[in-house]
Amino acid sequence: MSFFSFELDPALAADPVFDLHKQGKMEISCTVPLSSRDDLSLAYTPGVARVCEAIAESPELAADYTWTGNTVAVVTDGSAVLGLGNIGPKAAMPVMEGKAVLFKQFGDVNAVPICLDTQDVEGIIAVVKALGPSFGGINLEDISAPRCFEIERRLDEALDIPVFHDDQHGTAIVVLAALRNAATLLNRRFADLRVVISGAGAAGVAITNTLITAGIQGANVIVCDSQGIIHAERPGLSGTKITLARSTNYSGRTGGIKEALIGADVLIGVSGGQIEESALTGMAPGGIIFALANPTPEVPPALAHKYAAIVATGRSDFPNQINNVLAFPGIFRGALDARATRITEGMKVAAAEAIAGVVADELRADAIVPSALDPRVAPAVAAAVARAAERDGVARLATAPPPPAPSAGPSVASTLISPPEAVTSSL
Ligand SMILES: NC(=O)c1ccc[n+]([C@@H]2O[C@H](COP(=O)([O-])OP(=O)(O)OC[C@H]3O[C@@H](n4cnc5c(N)ncnc54)[C@H](O)[C@@H]3O)[C@@H](O)[C@H]2O)c1
Ligand SMILES: O=C(O)C[C@H](O)C(=O)O
Repeated sequence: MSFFSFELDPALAADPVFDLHKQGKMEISCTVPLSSRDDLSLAYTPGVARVCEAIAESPELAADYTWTGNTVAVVTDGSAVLGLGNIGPKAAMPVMEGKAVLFKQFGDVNAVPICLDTQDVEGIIAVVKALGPSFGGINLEDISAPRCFEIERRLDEALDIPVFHDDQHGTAIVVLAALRNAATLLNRRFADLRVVISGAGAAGVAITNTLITAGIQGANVIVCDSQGIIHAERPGLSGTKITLARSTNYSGRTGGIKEALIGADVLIGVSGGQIEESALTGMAPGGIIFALANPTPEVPPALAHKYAAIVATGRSDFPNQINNVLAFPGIFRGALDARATRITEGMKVAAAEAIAGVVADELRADAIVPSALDPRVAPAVAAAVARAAERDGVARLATAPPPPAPSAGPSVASTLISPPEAVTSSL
């Protein structure tokens, strides 16, 4: 063993995944020439000072004359990493780097992974607020519930750039898209589906709210956490779970996941726990199981197929991958293109519709959502999100194609909507 580097266990060293992760998965590259004195004078001093002064005078220019307009922070505290739980900020970095490269690959968005050494709500809010000027958006990642709800809400209020907790909304958007397509394929009325959600954390709460907003009846939704079914009479409920108890399970069903699943058409697993086969036997026949925990689904897909007509997981190595990668690159692409101040409910719904729409004419039981590699997804989501931002009045730029004009002009215009004073200054 050397003094300076840690020797990896030989069994791990033989694993190709470690080889791929050596030195991480990303780097920063330069986009301007830097080979002559003239280059240096333009890119660095003295030229750069003129740009600094212009931005100091007109801060809106930063989005055009620095990389911030196309750059987001991917911020975690390492408290709910995949289904691995609270493994801390250093161990979270491989996932955050992974998110960052997915942002680049699918959305052409620069993303900087940031792993914070604090799990204190006020500490996280203060740091991310202070980082705001360096970014065009903030993607919160793998921060556990219930802290994630307050962190997102307060940052959304404090910053004039989009703040999006991916594990809540990215997941809920993709689940909504998948469930709509699954219902269509099974010839079931979406609004009549009886749904059980296992996991009442970031993903579970957002999925519940999104499905109810999209038309599933609260009476037909049951949410379970590690203590079993959430119902209004359950002692010790607090915060979000009180709200969940009010908005779901009107009949007040009690018990565990087995009791919850009696007669259910849909099981959505976002708990990281495991669900026994005996619990699945009471499900209505021909239903839907989305076992989304990563890396180990709550129900192994082979078993899920015994009890459901449509099965999905969060993994890349099974069909029907329900993963927020279908959402976040396009959502931020669209939000940055529109230079949106925030991400609205309308933008989220538009993203779900766009994802579902990509495969609407080619639905199969093993293809209810597009593949994560489908090049149509991110552009479709981005366009829908940018349009929704404009509709919802949060866009600072109009990105929609202008109506055809007799004279030649740019085919896709970026038109300033309500020009902040800053943009009137010349540069
Ligand atoms: N596929 C995807 O796109 C996707 C997206 C988000 C989350 N997830 C998965 O969902 C899981 C939860 O993620 P999160 O961000 O919501 O985490 P979280 O820590 O915020 O929430 C986890 C919740 O699960 C509950 N729980 C734990 N064990 C349980 C059990 N045995 N039965 C029922 N509930 C149980 C906890 O009480 C908590 O409410 C993880 O496994 C994650 O990998 C998948
Ligand atoms: O991180 C992902 O892409 C998956 C999801 O957010 C998860 O927590 O499992």
